[in-house]
Order: sequence, then C-alpha cells, then structure tokens
Amino acid sequence: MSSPYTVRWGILATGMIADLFVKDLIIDPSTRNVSDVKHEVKAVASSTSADRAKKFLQECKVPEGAAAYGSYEDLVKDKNVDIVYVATPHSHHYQNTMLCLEAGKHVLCEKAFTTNAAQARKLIETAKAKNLFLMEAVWTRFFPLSIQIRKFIEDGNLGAVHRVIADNSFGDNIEEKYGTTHRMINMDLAGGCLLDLGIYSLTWLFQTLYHTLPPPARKPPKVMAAITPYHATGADEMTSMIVTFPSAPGPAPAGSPDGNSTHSAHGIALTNLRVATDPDGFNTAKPAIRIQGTKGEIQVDGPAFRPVSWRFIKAKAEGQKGSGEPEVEEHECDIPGHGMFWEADECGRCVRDGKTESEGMGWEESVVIMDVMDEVRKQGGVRYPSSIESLEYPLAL
Ligand SMILES: NC(=O)C1=CN([C@@H]2O[C@H](COP(=O)(O)OP(=O)(O)OC[C@H]3O[C@@H](n4cnc5c(N)ncnc54)[C@H](OP(=O)(O)O)[C@@H]3O)[C@@H](O)[C@H]2O)C=CC1
Ligand SMILES: O=C1OC[C@@H](O)[C@H](O)[C@H]1O
Repeated sequence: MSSPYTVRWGILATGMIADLFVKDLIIDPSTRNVSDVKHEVKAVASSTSADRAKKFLQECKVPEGAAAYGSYEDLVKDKNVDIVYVATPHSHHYQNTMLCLEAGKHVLCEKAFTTNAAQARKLIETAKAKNLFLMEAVWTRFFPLSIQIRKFIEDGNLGAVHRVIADNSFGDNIEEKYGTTHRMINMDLAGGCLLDLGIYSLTWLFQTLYHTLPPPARKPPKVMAAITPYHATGADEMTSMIVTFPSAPGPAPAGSPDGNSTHSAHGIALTNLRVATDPDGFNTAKPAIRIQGTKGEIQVDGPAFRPVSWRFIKAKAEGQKGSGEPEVEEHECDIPGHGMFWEADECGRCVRDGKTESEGMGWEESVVIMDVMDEVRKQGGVRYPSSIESLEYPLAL
C-alpha cells in the first residue's frame, strides 16, 4: 500500500469555524476509513496578532512546529504551506482569497464564496490562469450522507424529482444575540441569513436537482424571493426563495411534447433568523429537507448543514393510498468529529492529482448559486457597501 499524500495547510483567521476545521484536520483519517491523504497544519495567521495565532494553535492542540503569524500577508509567503483555508467573514473572502492565489497558494474558501457572483468569477479566472486549486467550502456536500442521497436520486429511485423544500433557520432574539455589530447581521461583513444560512438551503436544492444531472443538462434556475431586512442594520433576517429549475432528474411525464425528455422542478429554499427550522432551537427538525419525486420522498433531518439521518418513504401505488403504513427505509450516518475533514480530504486529493477544481463543488455551480443569491438580494433590495462588493484588489476593508 502506498503512503498517504500529505496536505500542508495554512489557516487564515482564528475565529469559530477555523477552530472547528483545525480540530477536524488533526483527527487521524483512519477513524473515517481514509488512508490515501493526511493533513498537517503548517501555519496559522491572525490579523489580530501573532500571539492570538499562537494561542489558537495551543487551544486546537496542533502538534509542535506550526508557524504563528500576525498577518495574512506573512502566511501566504510560507513555503511550507500548499493550501490555505480562508475562514474570515463573507465580506473578506474576495480580498483574502485573491491574496492567497496571487502568492501561488491553493485555496479552500469558506461559504458563502464571495459577496456576489462577479467576485466569484474573478477568483475563478485567477485560479485558472495560475493553475491553482480553488473551492468554496460547502462541507455538507462531502458528507457520505450527501453522496448517498445524490446517488439514490441518480439511480432513479425517486423517479422524476419535482420538488425540494429545504429550510435552514435559527430562531433567535436577534436584538439580544447579535445587536448591531455581530457578523451575522453586520452589513459591513456581508451579514444576513441568506449568505450565512440560506446557502445551505440552496445547497440542498442544487445538489439534488442540479448536480444530479449530467453537466450538459444542467440549466440555471429562475428565482422569486421575499426578504425582510433587520430594522437595526438592513441585513436580511428572513429570506424565502422559490427557485424553478428548467430541467430536473428523472423522466418527463408521459405525454410531454416531442423532444422534451426532461421536466422542471420547484425548489423552496427558506432561511430565517427569527424562527427556527425546529422550535426546540437545536435545528434537528425531522425533516428539514424534503426531496419529492414520483416514486417517493427523501426526508433529511436537520440541521441542513450537518445532517446525520435521512429516510426514503416509498410512494404508495394507486389503490393503496390512505391505507396502512408506508414503506420506510431509515439511514443513519455517524460523523466521527465535526465533519469538515471530508471536504479537506477532497482538497487533498485534488491538489495531489493536479486538479484545479472539485467535481463535488465545481466552479460553475458556485457561480450559478452566487447568481441566484445576487438576484434574491436584488429582488429584496439588500445591497452591501460598495467596498465589499468591489472587484478591486488589493483593497483595504
Ligand atoms: N462551515 C461551517 O459550518 C461554518 C462556516 N462559517 C463561515 O466561516 C466564516 C467565518 O465565520 P466564523 O468563524 O463564525 O466567524 P468569526 O467571527 O468567529 O471569525 C472570523 C475571523 O475572521 C477574522 N477577521 C478578519 N477581519 C475581520 C473583521 N473585519 N471582522 C471580523 N473578523 C475578521 C478574525 O480572525 P483573526 O483576528 O485571527 O484574523 C475572526 O476571528 C464565514 O464565512 C462563515 O459563513 C461559519 C460557521 C460555520
Ligand atoms: O455555516 C454555518 O453553519 C453553522 C452555523 O452555526 C453558522 O452560523 C453558519 O455560518
């Protein structure tokens, strides 16, 4: 057996998610039956101070030897780093990712990829020109659960998929919890539920209705949206989207016009900071996601960003509707850690194999999703400050 490929990581920022990501990186990959790649944290940078970076390394129990920097500029100069994980607020992804790419580093950038689709396109153009790997860190897509569900649909088990309903909402007293400056509702940091939480609802629509089609059959959807802004900052606190996909998995209904081998589907993507997916507040709603086809329904239990269970409920045949219990297949998918290591493994394999993008979360799909979010914000009248929507680089924010 050949030895595993070692992925040498640099960590840009030391906030909440960087902590969880690094703790996952240092888990032994054999605990998730992975033997072809392994991870080393080579350096961490904090824009606050080098001391903050040092403390972060200690708190995350990173093995001795990793460098601690007090600036992101220093991190990207480190020759021991191959790929940088960008874990700053949405507002800063474009500038920070560009910094890494310009320095010749591969990048895994947290969701939402950028503040708008134009920034995403520019980053991709840069990665392509420099032959560097770049991926939006939509970790949920790399869960075995997501892969199982996509395959289940691709294999035709749902028949024609006509509707997906996905919710990722946190019910909080926003005034008390976030005030006016927290990144969740701060317009200067591209806050609001759409980019932070709604991206997962959209992920479920896209990974089931779009990604399950062969690439030439994927058609960008149309969206109708409603947004309610937070009175204190203008960030979106309630966002509901109806997304129409012109082609969706499974056969077209009998009698469809000649040459129309496909059919459309509706996706309902919901996100909200005032009411939760689940009133118990832990977001474990059963289900948070419903994927509905002619042969039955997949239900995925919440939270939409970290689900561990799903079921298939078989549609009853004509004549049997309304009688007896439905046939149900239950699936449990344990996560040996937080679950961010699967996306990290994917990055490692792509870098090892000289790929610039991942099939699981490809560039085109990230851009189409950003296009949808741009349109949602346009319809809802939400605009971030021009500096954080700018394509200018470098720009001090
Ligand atoms: N995949 C997932 O499950 C999750 C993903 N996320 C995503 O991760 C990103 C960061 O979220 P999270 O870790 O919760 O955020 P935090 O506020 O906890 O951390 C963000 C970090 O970014 C750095 N930073 C640089 N500039 C700024 C600035 N102007 N204001 C605030 N922070 C700044 C800081 O690190 P330093 O001082 O060290 O430079 C800060 O600690 C977002 O894109 C979010 O959507 C968040 C939570 C879960
Ligand atoms: O990505 C995320 O998933 C988990 C949430 O707690 C967090 O706010 C969000 O950024």
